[in-house]
Parts: sequence; C-alpha cells; structure tokens
Amino acid sequence: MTVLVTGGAGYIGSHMVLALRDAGRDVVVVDDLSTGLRSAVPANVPLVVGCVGDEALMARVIKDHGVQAIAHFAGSIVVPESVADPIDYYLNNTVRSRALIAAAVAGGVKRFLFSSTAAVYGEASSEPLSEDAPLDPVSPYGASKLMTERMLADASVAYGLSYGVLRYFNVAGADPHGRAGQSGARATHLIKVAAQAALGQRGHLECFGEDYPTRDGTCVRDYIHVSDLARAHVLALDHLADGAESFVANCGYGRGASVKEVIAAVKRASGVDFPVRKAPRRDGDPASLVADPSRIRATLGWRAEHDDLDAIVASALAWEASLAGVRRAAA
Ligand SMILES: NC(=O)c1ccc[n+]([C@@H]2O[C@H](COP(=O)([O-])OP(=O)(O)OC[C@H]3O[C@@H](n4cnc5c(N)ncnc54)[C@H](O)[C@@H]3O)[C@@H](O)[C@H]2O)c1
Ligand SMILES: O=c1ccn([C@@H]2O[C@H](COP(=O)(O)OP(=O)(O)O[C@H]3O[C@H](CO)[C@H](O)[C@H](O)[C@H]3O)[C@@H](O)[C@H]2O)c(=O)[nH]1
Repeated sequence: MTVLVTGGAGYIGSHMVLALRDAGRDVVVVDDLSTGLRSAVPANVPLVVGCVGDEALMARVIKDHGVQAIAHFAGSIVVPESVADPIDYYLNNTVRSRALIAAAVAGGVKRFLFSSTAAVYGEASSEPLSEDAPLDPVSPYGASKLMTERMLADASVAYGLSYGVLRYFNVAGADPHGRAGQSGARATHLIKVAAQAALGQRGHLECFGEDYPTRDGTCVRDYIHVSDLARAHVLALDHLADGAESFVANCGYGRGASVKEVIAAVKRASGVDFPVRKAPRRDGDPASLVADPSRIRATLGWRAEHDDLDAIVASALAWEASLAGVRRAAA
C-alpha cells in the first residue's frame, strides 16, 4: 500500500514518513516547500514538489504511485498569522484540502487521515476536552481546519471515503534517533523558540500573557511528542485498512503544562537561565487546552512512549543543537 504524505517535508509529516518507512510501507511525498525542507525527506522517498490544491497534479500522483491512502499534513499552522490573514488560511487549509479530497475520491483512494487541531474547540468549556466538547474555534486557523473536518464527514457519507481526523494538541520534540526535528526557519512554537533562546540563538523569550485564568497566569497546553503522534497515524491507517469506521480522535497525553512550566523545563534541561520578557497576550490563544485521550487509546490501542515533558524538551534541544552544528559546518 503506497501512502501519500502531504506536507511530508515539514515537521510532523517528516516524522510520519520515517514511521511509515520504519513499518516497511511505500511512501510518496507532496510538498510545496513553503515551510518544509527538501532535506527533511529521505533520499529513497519520492518527493513531488507542488501544491495539494492542484487537483490535476494530485490525480497524477495518485495514479502514478498507486496511492491507496493519504495522510494530509500540508497546511498553514500559525494561529496569530491566521488572525492577521484569515483569507490565506481558508485558502491553504480549506480550499486546497477540498481539491485534495476531490482528487482522492476521483482516484478511488479509500482512506484519508487529516491533521486537525485542538484549536477547533476554542475556549475549553470544561477539561480535559473530549471529542464531543463544543466546537467553537476562536481563530481562523481553527475554523479553517473544522471546515475540512466537515468536508471529510460529508464525503464519507456521499462517496464512501473512510477517514480519521486526528486533533493534535501541541506537538513537540524530535525523533529520538536524531533523524528529524522541527527545522523550519520561521519558528514560533514555544518549545522550539525556548530551545533557540537556551542555545543563544535568540537574546530572549517573550511570554505572551500572564493574566490568564490558569494556575500561574500563563496558557496551559498538552504537549505530545511528535514520534508518539506519528505512531498514532500508522495505527490509524491500519485501523481503517481493517475496514473500521471513520473516526475523530484527540491526540494528547491528558496533562497540561503552563508556559512558565515549559520555560522552567527548558532551563533545567539546558542549564541556561536565558532572559524571559513579559509580553501582551497573543491573538487567538485560548487559556487552556488539555486532551481527554481515552478515545484514541480505545480505538487504536495507542499508548504513549514519550509522555515526559523533560524528555520532550531534551529531544528538542538536541535537535536544535544539531541544526546549529549543520549551519556552522556550512558557514
Ligand atoms: N505543530 C503543531 O503543534 C500542530 C498542532 C495541531 C495541528 N497541526 C497540523 O499538523 C500539520 C503539520 O504541521 P507541522 O507542524 O508539521 O507544520 P510544517 O509547517 O512544518 O509542515 C507543513 C508542511 O506542509 C507544506 N505545505 C503547506 N502548504 C502546502 C500546500 N498547499 N501544498 C503542499 N504542501 C504544503 C509545507 O511546506 C510544510 O512542509 C498541519 O496541518 C498543522 O495544522 C500541527
Ligand atoms: O515565544 C513564545 C511562543 C509561544 N508562547 C505561548 O506558548 C503557548 C503555546 O504556543 P505555540 O505557538 O507553541 O502553540 P499554539 O498553542 O499556538 O498552537 C499549536 O497548537 C495548536 C493546538 O493546540 C495548533 O494546532 C497549532 O497549529 C500549533 O501551532 C501559547 O500560549 C503561546 O502564547 C509564548 O509565550 N512565547
């Protein structure tokens, strides 16, 4: 079975490619390299550089590579950016996903995994968040993903497409074997930015908002290791291949860490007391997002292997240090 991984040159997609290759599967990647890197795709995996919104290209890739399943990671991912430029987010995340779904249906692809997000819930009404919690995104990013979820549900009824919607909470860390990590140049994610501050690549870290209704006033998130997440996708593809029903599942550990707790973990792991500056709240940030992971455990038999913030942070630091080494060697 060949799996098409869209966004396979990006952070999470590149870990998915490794997980699929480790499981002996054939893979083809489509990525427009807007944030992804060619070097993130292993040399023995075909990479088609192009946009998932190009329906004719997608039809060709599906046919030429005998694609039987799609894992759709390609998209735009920065919450505040989506507030500043919502139309672009609806184009890249919703309109282009529609083209990909259309090509999948026309090409006879029966299984489809979609990278959704905890941002579809908006402000949590109660925690931990189960999949049945109200869906009320507070950012265009979350809304753009929710629309794609809806398209998949409708396509499933109309055309018999089986799908798995995986709602990721905050993804962090790097491949434990050092083969992949978060490499994008324009980093905005907390653990990545903190790792860069610890390594002296940034003068300081900004803490966005200290007046949230949380235990220490900073936002709380459920950080999941990227390799645990990638493994959940491989299980999800097997699950759908066995003829199981389409499903929606949260991907998190069920425990939250505040921004201040994450900063403390990065300082502990690195031994560097980098400067942290108080900054105003960032647009589109809910106060707290913590998953109830019962469904993914029950449905896929998924179990976390890296549920430890210190270990997640250590792997992110190791990856960041290796990137710095590569840059130094190239200079
Ligand atoms: N990182 C997180 O914490 C997180 C949380 C929830 C959901 N997600 C979702 O997971 C997916 C992957 O996120 P990531 O963190 O790996 O981001 P990323 O930016 O590293 O990866 C996205 C990849 O998609 C590619 N891409 C973007 N638009 C494309 C298009 N139209 N056609 C082809 N390729 C395109 C980019 O070049 C990049 O390689 C996204 O859909 C994101 O919304 C991420
Ligand atoms: O330099 C920084 C960066 C982040 N933060 C704070 O740290 C928390 C986490 O922020 P991230 O940018 O790391 O992640 P987000 O929660 O904004 O979003 C991530 O997780 C979401 C799901 O929870 C989405 O899916 C999204 O794609 C993904 O980027 C937020 O409160 C943010 O304000 C800071 O204080 N300083």
